[in-house]
Amino acid sequence: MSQQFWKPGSEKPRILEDEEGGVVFFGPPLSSAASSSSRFGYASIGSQRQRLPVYKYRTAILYLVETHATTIIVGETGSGKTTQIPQYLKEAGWADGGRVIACTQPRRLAVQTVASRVAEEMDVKLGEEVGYAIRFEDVTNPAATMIKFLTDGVLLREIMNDPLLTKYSVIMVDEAHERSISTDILLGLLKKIQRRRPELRLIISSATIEAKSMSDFFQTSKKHRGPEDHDFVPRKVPAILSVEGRGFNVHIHYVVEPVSDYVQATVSTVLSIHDQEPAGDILVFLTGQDDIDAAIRLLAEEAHASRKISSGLIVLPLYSSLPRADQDLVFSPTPRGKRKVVISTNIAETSLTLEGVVYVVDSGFSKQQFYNPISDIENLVVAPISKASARQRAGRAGRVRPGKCYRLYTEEYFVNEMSSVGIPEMQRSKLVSCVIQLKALGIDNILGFDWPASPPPEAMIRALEVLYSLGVLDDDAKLTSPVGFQAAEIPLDPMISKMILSSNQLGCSDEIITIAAILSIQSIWVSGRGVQKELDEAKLRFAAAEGDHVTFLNVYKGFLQSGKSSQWCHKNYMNYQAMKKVIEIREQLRRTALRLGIVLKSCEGDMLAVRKAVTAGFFANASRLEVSDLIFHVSCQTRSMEYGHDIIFLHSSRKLNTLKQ
Ligand SMILES: Nc1ncnc2c1ncn2[C@@H]1O[C@H](COP(=O)(O)OP(=O)(O)OP(=O)(O)O)[C@@H](O)[C@H]1O
Repeated sequence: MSQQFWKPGSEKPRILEDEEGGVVFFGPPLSSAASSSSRFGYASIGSQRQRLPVYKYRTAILYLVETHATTIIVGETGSGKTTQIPQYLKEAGWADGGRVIACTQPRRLAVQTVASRVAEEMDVKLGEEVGYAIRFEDVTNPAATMIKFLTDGVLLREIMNDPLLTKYSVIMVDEAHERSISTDILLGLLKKIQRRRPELRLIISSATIEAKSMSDFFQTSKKHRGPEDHDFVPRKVPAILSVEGRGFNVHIHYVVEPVSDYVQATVSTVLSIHDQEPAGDILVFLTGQDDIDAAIRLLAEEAHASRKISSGLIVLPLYSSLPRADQDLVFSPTPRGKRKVVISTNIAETSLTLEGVVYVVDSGFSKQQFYNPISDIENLVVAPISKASARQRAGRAGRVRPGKCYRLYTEEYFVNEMSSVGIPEMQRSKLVSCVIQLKALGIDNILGFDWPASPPPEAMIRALEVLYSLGVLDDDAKLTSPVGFQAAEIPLDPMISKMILSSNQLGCSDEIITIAAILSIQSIWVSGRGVQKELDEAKLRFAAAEGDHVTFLNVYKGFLQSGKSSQWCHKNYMNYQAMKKVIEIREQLRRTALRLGIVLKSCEGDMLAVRKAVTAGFFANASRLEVSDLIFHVSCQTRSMEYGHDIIFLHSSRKLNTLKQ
């Protein structure tokens, strides 16, 4: 294949070192663009692009991509990897002849915002030359799209229809340090695809990736190095490029003493920034919707108590279950004389540029999934973040001007105790969704699959058992027909998919799709902090003796009857944004179900049918109600259940906990 970019004899990149094992490092070429440190005031998009640190490496990047099957690019946050590299590739001809350059992101919001930015930089309409695809939303034009941003999950689904991803010439797996399950499956599959399609080029990029271990993963064979050095046959040994330089400085501040209540500490820090620091928006990282709601309420109380300090603050939440229109608010320009405070989960941690943000407040925590394959229990717990995450968070400042990052943990903790990188999601999650996806992709020997980091065998075996008992896998661990194939097509947890499929025969698909939509979001209730009593009372108004699933149906019905009113939600301690999202997801599920031949049908109040459908999906979670006095004594008012060999306790918010024996 011949590309029209780096030409021997023209400005050849400077090779600093040819490392053992063939890893090539490049230094900045001798001729370089203007330093980015002089970037103040307003510049045209074209000159802004040229001032990004990655611009100095344009030739080196194109050279490496041309000559290596895989290139690993490590560069500071904000250096221009995500927005610039796909454009360089396009300019160099990698999208000629109908081919497409793909760039994956772990999160939907990042996909959408980066695609918009690149379309703006290229001065094209989003959805034409530059497009994006996320679950349930495809904004591309197959006849015109040359650069496509997509979540790694969507690219995995594309492999189901096009196993060799033939339309892509280059696939850039961005923010690979996040190591989501989808990223890890994708990396394993891309390695396989590369063997069949030597012309495919991969770029693995991040600010905080362990480049050497990623390189080892992609290093297939050191044999045949001689012939590879010939023209246009890519070397199989991955190249590593380190992009030096960052946009603007971010000054890091640490607390002197550890904080005991990070939500309160966040609110105090925001108020003191607002009181003492010059103009500039604030981005706060908390763990989840409940923390965010609590912080917003605390800020509102402070605003009420001291008009002077908090006047001029516009406080906005940001989390994944927030409807898109509300997420968009965080990107809108801040009115003159005001200061925006965006309080976010780690959805804003990577790839996002919020133009006005000068200050970042990092709580040091995020919500993370932890799975115990022995008890088969998955917990979403608030856990300390890694140094890689902390760097990404700080990197949300300093993108368009210098910034400051306030870390709510001590420097000593950061240096000595914080882990360098997070545990890959694969190693701390339930793997049922992952296994069904691999099976649907035709990977039969999943235990022998080439993972960047192997999943625990117990978790794999547990996932196979669950899928077999759901009737999704047969005796040979192959997808069953039609249930297995249909379940694989529904982009939800296989237990929820099975519940939807069963509802078809049970005549309650209308109700079950509502329950599935509510189960897909974190919580429909507002956070209980400070309002637990009122929240419990509100829940009681909808409570159904059959448990939470039927309670959800009552909530949904009430919301519809109120005319989808925000006041109604407010009065009932329900999260209005979450309810709007439920409506959105429900509609998407309705369309998917229709495609699978499931027509929505209501059981008209026959809750036995609904409970049967829920049980068809979730029977593996069945537990026996424990009536021993001892257990009641130990757990005070909390109802306990026997689950396998374990005793589990029902959360006080669960309806079943309040039922009579
Ligand atoms: N939507 C936007 N509005 C204004 N400037 C932007 C926008 N998106 C990107 N930029 C500018 O382009 C720079 C490079 O962004 P890009 O996302 O390509 O960097 P990156 O190296 O991929 O960073 P990260 O590792 O944090 O994702 C930003 O620092 C910012 O100056």
